[in-house]
Amino acid sequence: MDKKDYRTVAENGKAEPEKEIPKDGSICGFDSLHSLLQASLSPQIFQEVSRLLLGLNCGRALETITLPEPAKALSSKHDFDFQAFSFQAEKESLREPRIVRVGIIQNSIALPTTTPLLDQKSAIFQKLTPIIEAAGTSGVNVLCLQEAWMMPFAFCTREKKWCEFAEPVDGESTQFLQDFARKYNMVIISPILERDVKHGETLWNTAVIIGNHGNIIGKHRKNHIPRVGDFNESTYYMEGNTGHPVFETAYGKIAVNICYGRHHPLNWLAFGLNGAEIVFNPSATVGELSEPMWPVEARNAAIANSYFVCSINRVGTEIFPNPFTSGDGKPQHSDFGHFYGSSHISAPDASCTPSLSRHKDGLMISDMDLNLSRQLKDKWGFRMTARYEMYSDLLAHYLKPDFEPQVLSDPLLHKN
Ligand SMILES: NC(=O)NCCC(=O)O
Repeated sequence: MDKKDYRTVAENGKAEPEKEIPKDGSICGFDSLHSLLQASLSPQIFQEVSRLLLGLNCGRALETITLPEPAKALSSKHDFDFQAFSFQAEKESLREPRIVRVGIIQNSIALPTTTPLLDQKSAIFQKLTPIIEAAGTSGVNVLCLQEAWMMPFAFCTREKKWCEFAEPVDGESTQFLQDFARKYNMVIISPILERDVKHGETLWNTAVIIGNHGNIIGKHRKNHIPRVGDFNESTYYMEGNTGHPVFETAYGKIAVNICYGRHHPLNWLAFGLNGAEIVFNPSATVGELSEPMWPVEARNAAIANSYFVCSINRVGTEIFPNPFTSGDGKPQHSDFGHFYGSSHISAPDASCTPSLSRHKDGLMISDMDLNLSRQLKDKWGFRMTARYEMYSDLLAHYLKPDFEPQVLSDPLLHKN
């Protein structure tokens, strides 16, 4: 795709000729909306557009972090997007800053879905190794991978053979990551398809929280399962039974809201009520379905709950051997569509990083001063003004079989 071609159209302001949507998942040949805007606008206008799109952190645009050369070399050699930013908080008189370095990884699968399952999994491990190494050598404290990172996102197919990818919480994916956790003193969040062997081999969509000593701190199971489009996930695993746990780690209190849970404001709220300072949202979602929602929901959750949100999405198009349909009238097809990456981090003060690439693997690193969370609670008072008792009463009432919605009709409406 010719980038210059698109810029010329924007500059002369003429009606755009019909262009083919790039098949590589790029945005008119650019990695992200941010890079498209940067290349298309004058520096002054770009600065103003960025301010409006990404907000300001403590009154300033987000600063970038200089990354270590060996980590940068890994990104060049293995061709993954590598970006790093720093969220500041105001200086306080009675508390030291609490700065945590967080990393999030997005990636495509490594081998076609027709190759033996074992090879597919090993190839993903191999592909992720340099990206995790880059995070480790950059001093990341808490690292999170994408939803079901150890397999293709085969839940569209409804074929049961993909269940073979499921692993116990202490299975080989956890063991693979435990080595990195120990090597780099890093907490790692590992979202997997879980097989609970002790409970009749049941399957769950689970995030395993590995402590910075390589220990397993705990797990959280996805609360809300999509039943939309090709997301036929309820064929594979059950609604989570772990509530809304917050994990107190060496680097702060973290929680995981897995993918579709991001459409549920009460899910976000519950992690906040339990004291989360950073909530990770490992996801797998496609452009046609959710792209306009993606930059909005996580950012809104960060604002409403006064915590940081780290949004992670897979990349690429995964093609499956047998075509499928999903009862939506669409012709049979063999892929979900394009997983659009675009991972990013949102802060409680409404500032946000630019997104990682829409079509390439990537590692986003961000320093965040967790003091910002309480500073925003003090400033906006969302917790204090929340009127939880009012909503608790409404919900209790709503759950009763004799619930009647509180609607006052205009009497004139029904007069005739
Ligand atoms: N993995 C998953 O829950 N995807 C659902 C689609 C979406 O929430 O955008």
